[in-house]
Amino acid sequence: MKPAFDLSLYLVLDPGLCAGIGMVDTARRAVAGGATMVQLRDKTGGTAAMIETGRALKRALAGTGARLIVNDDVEAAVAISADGLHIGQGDMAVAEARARIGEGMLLGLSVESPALAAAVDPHLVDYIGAGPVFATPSKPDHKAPVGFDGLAAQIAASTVPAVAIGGLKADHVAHALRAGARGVAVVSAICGQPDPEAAARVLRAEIAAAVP
Ligand SMILES: Cc1ncc(COP(=O)(O)OP(=O)(O)O)c(N)n1
Ligand SMILES: Cc1nc(C(=O)O)sc1CCOP(=O)(O)O
Ligand SMILES: [Mg+2]
Repeated sequence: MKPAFDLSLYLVLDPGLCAGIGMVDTARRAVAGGATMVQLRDKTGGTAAMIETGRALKRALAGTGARLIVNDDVEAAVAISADGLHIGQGDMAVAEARARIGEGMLLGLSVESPALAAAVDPHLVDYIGAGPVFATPSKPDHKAPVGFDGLAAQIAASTVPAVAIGGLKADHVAHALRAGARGVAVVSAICGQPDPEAAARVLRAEIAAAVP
């Protein structure tokens, strides 16, 4: 059975930005501060490294209720029995990803336009990463920023829950939720912050204030 999931505060890890205390400790502290999902995103190391870090993350998150998602690497996601896989439009076919991970894992898909959001198959995809809301140095190859109106249009076009991504900080949380997002996905608002737990708490407080 697929794990239940809560998109409200979704941490996307970056090995460079997390270099100070490392990805595992960053994730542990962010979850202590209220992060509900953690994505292992590492474009540098290859599958073996993803599996090693993924296993350490899985141990660190065990019993917390936070979900562990693997970015791009379906082999690593399956090897560590992650809670889910996140792919982009160019990574692999959605049907192939679903076939490889099976029915028991979550599948997230990036969308960058209302047309792509409308094309998402809710039988195959559990959530969308919608954006980018703003330009961000955390993903130099990001698509054109869409702002909050563009975010709302993407979300309105889709039938699956959405998490907003791209340049989001605590001040943006209320806008993103008002646009229809179930939560915010962030890299630099937590990774590389001197105190990732405190950074997550600030985001969490904005979510609590925005949710009626
Ligand atoms: C939650 C979330 N949303 C969007 C993305 C971006 O995925 P993708 O377009 O495949 O780009 P890369 O992350 O692989 O560079 C994401 N990772 N997570
Ligand atoms: C991983 C990722 N995906 C994006 C997309 O638009 O699909 S933007 C992004 C990076 C977000 O980093 P930050 O919170 O530091 O801006
Ligand atoms: Mg990808």
